[in-house]
Amino acid sequence: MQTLTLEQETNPWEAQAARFDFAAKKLNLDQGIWKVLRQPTREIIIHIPVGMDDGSIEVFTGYRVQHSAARGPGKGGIRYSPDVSLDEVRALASWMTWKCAVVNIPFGGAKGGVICDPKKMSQGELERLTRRYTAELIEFLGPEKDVPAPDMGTDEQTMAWIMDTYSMHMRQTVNAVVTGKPVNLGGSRGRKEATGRGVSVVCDEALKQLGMSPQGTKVIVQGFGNVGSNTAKHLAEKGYTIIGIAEYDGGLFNAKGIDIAALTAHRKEAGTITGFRGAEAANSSELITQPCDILIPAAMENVITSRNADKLRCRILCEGANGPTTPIADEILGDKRVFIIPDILANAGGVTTSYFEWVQDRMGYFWTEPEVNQRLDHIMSTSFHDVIAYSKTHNVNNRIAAYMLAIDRVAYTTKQRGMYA
Ligand SMILES: NC(=O)C1=CN([C@@H]2O[C@H](COP(=O)(O)OP(=O)(O)OC[C@H]3O[C@@H](n4cnc5c(N)ncnc54)[C@H](O)[C@@H]3O)[C@@H](O)[C@H]2O)C=CC1
Ligand SMILES: O=C(O)CCC(=O)C(=O)O
Repeated sequence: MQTLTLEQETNPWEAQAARFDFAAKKLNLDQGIWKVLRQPTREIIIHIPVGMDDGSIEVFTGYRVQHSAARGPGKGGIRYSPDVSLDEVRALASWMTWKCAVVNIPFGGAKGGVICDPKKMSQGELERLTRRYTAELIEFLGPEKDVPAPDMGTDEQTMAWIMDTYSMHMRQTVNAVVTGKPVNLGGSRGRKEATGRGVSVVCDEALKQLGMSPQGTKVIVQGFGNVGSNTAKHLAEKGYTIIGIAEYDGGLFNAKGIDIAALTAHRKEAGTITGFRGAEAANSSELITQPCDILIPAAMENVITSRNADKLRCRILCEGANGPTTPIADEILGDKRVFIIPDILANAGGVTTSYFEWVQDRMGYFWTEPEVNQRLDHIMSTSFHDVIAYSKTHNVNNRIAAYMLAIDRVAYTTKQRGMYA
């Protein structure tokens, strides 16, 4: 793999491009298609004026990047965070293209982001920001064009505001313009928990692959937001032992297992996981290097780099977050024979249930939660085995196998459509 400087190592776009180039070379990808898929189709930058609660006006910078529409409308979340950058949103948009192709759903890839700190903004400020962001993007969004969803810092309420703003402009209710909405507005049952549920399904499959079982399998999860908390919940329900949870303001450790339902109740009341009596307080950055069977980064990018990869003591690394591991760290973990379940496979449960939501909205008929979950479990386990089979046939690691499988599918459609004429 190409050698990267430290600065490039933690640039998500460079990390994505390094994996893309490596996989494309292995595929012997046509040079022209390579050039087409290496860049996003469209990058939109907007500056969003928002009236703040104190009477001042603030201007926020936002992005929507559409990487590919070869296999269907753009699909991907919107992130509200102070760390958002164009390179990050570019990478996230490309990962959406590959992710949707890995699980074989008819979407391309897109992603959005706004540089802001949602933790420091009121609901009113967030609503005004979201509505103006949506209005600025109105001609680029739509059920057949580009369908946003929640990501870090955004939730069901954000999606409800986007749906309403889009619908006001269209003069009719268009619920299929976003997914991850509240169920009473056309959201899918199961979407809120879907990413974490999907992570638990690929963990099950990895254990079978390695001759292990959930009972006695020790797990550490980084991040207790949507993905982390639901992953922990589903794994605990299946009999895994969650021994550690790392959050930005502190971690928790209990060798006998943390009661996830009790921790969720504590977090709801206290607004933080810290102070929970059912575990010892632990240093978050040290937690991820503690011995465990499965480590699940489910918070953010670049948490596993050349600086700490050699210290990891897990058998399986299952990426709930997007881009938690840098390419250099991949090589180190490869030498340590860590079994990696790459992000574009591991966390695809969210977008898969988003696909179900879009389908249900468009037909106006809604499935029960067991129906949604059964379909999700089937796609996640089938996709896991597709990636493993690809890795064996092509003698590459799981991450490169996932990229190759995805690039192959997107390249095929791009070529068949003649998306360069
Ligand atoms: N929400 C979804 O359906 C999907 C999310 N993802 C990815 O999963 C990751 C997490 O997303 P969500 O759970 O939706 O976001 P979220 O905002 O609900 O949760 C993120 C959590 O990580 C914590 N966190 C932030 N910095 C941290 C640090 N340095 N150490 C430990 N914890 C930290 C936050 O406090 C928060 O609890 C992101 O990479 C996102 O792109 C991927 C697929 C789908
Ligand atoms: O549900 C979706 O459409 C996208 C979720 C997302 O942003 C992701 O998978 O990274």
